[in-house]
Amino acid sequence: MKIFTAEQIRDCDQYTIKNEPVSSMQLMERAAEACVEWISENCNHHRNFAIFCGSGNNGGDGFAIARMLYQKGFDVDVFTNMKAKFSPDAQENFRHVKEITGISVREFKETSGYRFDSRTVIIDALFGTGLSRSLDGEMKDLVEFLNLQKNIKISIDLPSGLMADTISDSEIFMADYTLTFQFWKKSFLHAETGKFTGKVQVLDIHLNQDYIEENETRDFVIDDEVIKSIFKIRSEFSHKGTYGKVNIIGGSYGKMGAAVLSTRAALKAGAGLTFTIAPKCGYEILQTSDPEAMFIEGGKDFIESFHIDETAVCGIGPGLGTHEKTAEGFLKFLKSYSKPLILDADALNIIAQNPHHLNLIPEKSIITPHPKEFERLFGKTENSFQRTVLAKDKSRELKIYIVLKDHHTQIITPEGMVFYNITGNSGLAKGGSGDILTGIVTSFLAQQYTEQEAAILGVWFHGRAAEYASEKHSKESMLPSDVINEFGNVFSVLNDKVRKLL
Ligand SMILES: NC(=O)C1=CN([C@@H]2O[C@H](COP(=O)(O)OP(=O)(O)OC[C@H]3O[C@@H](n4cnc5c(N)ncnc54)[C@H](O)[C@@H]3O)[C@@H](O)[C@H]2O)[C@@H](O)CC1
Ligand SMILES: Nc1ncnc2c1ncn2[C@@H]1O[C@H](COP(=O)(O)OP(=O)(O)O)[C@@H](O)[C@H]1O
Ligand SMILES: [K+]
Repeated sequence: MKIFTAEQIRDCDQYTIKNEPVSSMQLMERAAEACVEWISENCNHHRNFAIFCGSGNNGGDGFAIARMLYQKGFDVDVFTNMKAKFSPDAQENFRHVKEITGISVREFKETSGYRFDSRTVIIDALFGTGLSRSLDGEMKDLVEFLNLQKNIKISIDLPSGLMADTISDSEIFMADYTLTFQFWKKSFLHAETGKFTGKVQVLDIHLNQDYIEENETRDFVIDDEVIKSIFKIRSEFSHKGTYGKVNIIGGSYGKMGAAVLSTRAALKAGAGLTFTIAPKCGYEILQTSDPEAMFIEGGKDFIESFHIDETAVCGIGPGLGTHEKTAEGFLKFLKSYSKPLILDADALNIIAQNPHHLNLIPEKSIITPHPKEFERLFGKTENSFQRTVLAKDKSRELKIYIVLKDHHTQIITPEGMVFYNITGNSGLAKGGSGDILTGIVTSFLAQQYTEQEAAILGVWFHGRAAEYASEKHSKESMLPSDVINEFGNVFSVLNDKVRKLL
C-alpha cells in the first residue's frame, strides 16, 4: 500500500470528487458510514458516545458519525465550538445534528462539567489531515483534559494534534483506536508519533484508484498485496539445489544459542542445504539442536577463519562476538568477497569500529541493524524520522539494503524506497528475535528471491509468525523458538493466499 502525504491525500479526495464523480458531502457520508459500521461491529459494551467535532471536514465526519450512531440507537452527545467558522460540509452536517432533538449539542467549554461515565466512548473528530500547526489555547486544553479521562478513545482519521507526515511537539490526543481513511499515514509508523494512534484500522472509502496508481511515492506499507506479489509456491519438480545453500556464520563461547536459532530459522524457512560455520565449542550444541544442518569449524571458542563456499548465501553475525581475531578474519574476508551478504549483530559492530569498513560491505548486501547498531554504524539522529532519512542516504551511497529494525521495521532500498512492516508485536522484544530474522532473510535470499524481496518477505514473515506465537503463548511468554515453530502456519496461509483455486 502506498503511503501518501497529507497534501497527496487532499488531492486524492479532490480527484475522486471530480472524477468519480461524487459530491464532497457524499464522500464525507461514505467516510462516516465506514466508521459507524466499524464502531457498531466492534463496540459491544458501550452505548454512549461523546463526540468532539472541530470546524473542518474532520469535524464534519464527527457530526455525520453522531447522526448515524444516534440513528442506530446509541446515546450521543456532541461537543463543538458553535460560533466557529465551519467548512461548508461540516456546517451542513452540523445543521443536521442540530435538527435531531435526541442529540445534545454542547460547547467545548462545557466538557469539564460533563460526566464521563465508564460506558462512554470519546470520539475525537477535532482535526485530521488539515492540521497545520501545533494545538494551542482552547484546543490544547481540551485535548489535555480528554487525555486524562480513562474512557475508551477513538480518533477519526488521525489523533488530533498529530501531523500525517512529520513529528511535531503539539499536544496530541491519545487514542486507543484510530479509524483512518484509505491509507496508512507515515506518522503512525514511527515510534515518537505512532504511540498516539492505538490500534490502527484502515477503512476503505473507495478513493479513486487511477489517482492512487498514477501518483508516485517512495513510502509503502507491506500489506497482503505486496506479499502476494512476492511469494512463490514451491515447485514439485524441484530438489534441494533449487532452494539454495545457506551459510550461517556466528556463535562464540556463551553465545551459541544465537547461531542455533538463526540456523533453525534458515532451515524452517525452506532453504535447500544449510551449513553453520561456528567455533568448535559449539559443535555438539549445534549438531544436537539442529541435526538437519551441517557444521563447519571456524575456530575454537570464537570464529577466526571465514572460509566460505562461494555458492552459498551467507548470513553473518548472530552471536559472533567481536574478539580481535574474529574481527581480523571477518574484515579480511570482506576485502575478498563481492557477493551480497546478510549482516547482523556483531558483524555490524565490527564494521562500526571504523567508518572506512563500511565501504567493504558488498553491494546489494542486506544489513539488519536495530536502532543502537544503526547509530554505531552511521551516527546519532535527532529522531526516528531523521534516522530514516539518514538510512536512505546510506542505502543509496553504499548501494545496500538497510533493514532498520523497530516496532515497524523499515526496509530501505538503494533506490530510496521505504517499505514499512506492520506485522509483529512486542513479544519479539527479546534476545534471539533478531537472530531468527537473519536466518529467515538468508534462507529466502538462497531460495532465489531478490535482495529486496527476501528482505520484505522475511521481515513480514518474521512478524506474522510472532503474531501466531503470541496468540498461543502470550507476548510475555513466547520465545523466539515459539516463533520458529509457527513458520509452518505462516507458510500454510501464504500458500492459500496465492494458490489458484478451482
Ligand atoms: N472531502 C474530503 O476531502 C474528505 C475529507 N475527510 C475528512 O476531512 C479531514 C480533513 O479536513 P480539513 O482539510 O477540513 O482539515 P481538518 O478537519 O483537519 O481541520 C482543519 C481546519 O483547522 C484549522 N487548523 C489547522 N491547524 C489548526 C490548529 N492547530 N488550531 C486550530 N485550527 C487549526 C485549519 O485552518 C482548518 O480550518 C480528513 O482528515 C478527514 O477526516 C473525510 O470526510 C473524507 C472526505
Ligand atoms: N515491540 C516490538 N514490536 C515489533 N517487533 C519487535 C519489537 N521489539 C523487537 N521487535 C523485532 O524483534 C527483532 C529484534 O532484533 P534484535 O534487537 O537484533 O534482537 P536480538 O539481537 O537480541 O536477537 C527485530 O526484528 C525487531 O523488529
Ligand atoms: K481526529
